[in-house]
Amino acid sequence: MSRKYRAPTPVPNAALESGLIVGSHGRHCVVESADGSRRICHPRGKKNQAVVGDQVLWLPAPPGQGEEGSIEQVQPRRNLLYRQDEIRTKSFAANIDQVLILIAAEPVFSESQLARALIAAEDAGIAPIVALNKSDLAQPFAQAWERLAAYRAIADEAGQPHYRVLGLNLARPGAEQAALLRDVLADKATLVLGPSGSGKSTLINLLIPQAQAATGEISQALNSGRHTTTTTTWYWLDAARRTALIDSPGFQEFGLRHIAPTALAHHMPDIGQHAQGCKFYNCTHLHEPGCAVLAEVGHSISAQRHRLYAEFFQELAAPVNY
Ligand SMILES: Nc1nc2c(ncn2[C@@H]2O[C@H](COP(=O)(O)OP(=O)(O)OP(=O)(O)O)[C@@H](O)[C@H]2O)c(=O)[nH]1
Ligand SMILES: [Zn+2]
Repeated sequence: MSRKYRAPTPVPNAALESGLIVGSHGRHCVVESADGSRRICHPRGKKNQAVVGDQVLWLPAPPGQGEEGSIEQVQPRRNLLYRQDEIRTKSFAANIDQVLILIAAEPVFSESQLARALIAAEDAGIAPIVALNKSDLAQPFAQAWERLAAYRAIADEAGQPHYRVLGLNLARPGAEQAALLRDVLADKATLVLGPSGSGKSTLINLLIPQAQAATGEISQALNSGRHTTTTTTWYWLDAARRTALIDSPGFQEFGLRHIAPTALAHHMPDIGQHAQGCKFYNCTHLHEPGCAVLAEVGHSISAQRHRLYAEFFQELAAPVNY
């Protein structure tokens, strides 16, 4: 049974308050005020669909109508991220500074999934960090690290690595690793993304031991009587509320469908770097004569990376079947 709820009738001239969306359960949101207090708010109308990370203007319920508020306006976003399943693409987080893509030595990660996450982050203008967990599993870790060679090698014009790639051992995090994680995450809002088994829960529990308790109460209130358990949560890591981790359980893949196929090369820097040299300005880098990208395949562009490019290009160019 789903909760039927209507936003409370606005009180004339009531003062709008600003807040941050720190939890989202379907259309119902948890809004945090500057003083740290939290309450459930409901969007007024379809237009005000807020996602975690949104800055909003909200109205408290009129006297006698309970504690829950209404979201009146979503402030302009710096960026918006989409998640995707077979049926649809849906926005789920906004105003994120970076994405931590957590993969592991075991289970063996999908390079396609990794490449997609990097493209989506690039498209949204969000810095991605790739973290390979389970460095204690020496042999599989070495193999997985090798599979990341193409990603570690991508550099900008100044020779700086384009992607930050880290090795982690979240099961036994030493002092050095704790310092590294603190440094990577400090003063930023980081969305954690990773396939099942990579160590996402281990990471969240390590960094936010109180995670369960902090969100339990409001989450319970929101989820009572609801089928959906997909909830995105914004956790503060520090008392000053400057460093945040965003967890979206079950989130394994970004949506790419909103990206134009012609923008793809631009979002795969090892490929895009060469696109300027193509004979045709609208080269797809798939089969054209005089293609500077194809000329590099097997040299500075790995054959596997070009295969992924071709696969994504076809996918994005295909008509969408609903
Ligand atoms: N060997 C080793 N195992 C680890 C490490 N980090 C996590 N694990 C284990 O890997 C398994 C999966 O970790 P989780 O944190 O549950 O992974 P998850 O990504 O949350 O997976 P789901 O719950 O399926 O989404 C658990 O058995 C962890 O104890 C590590 O650094 N080394
Ligand atoms: Zn080309």
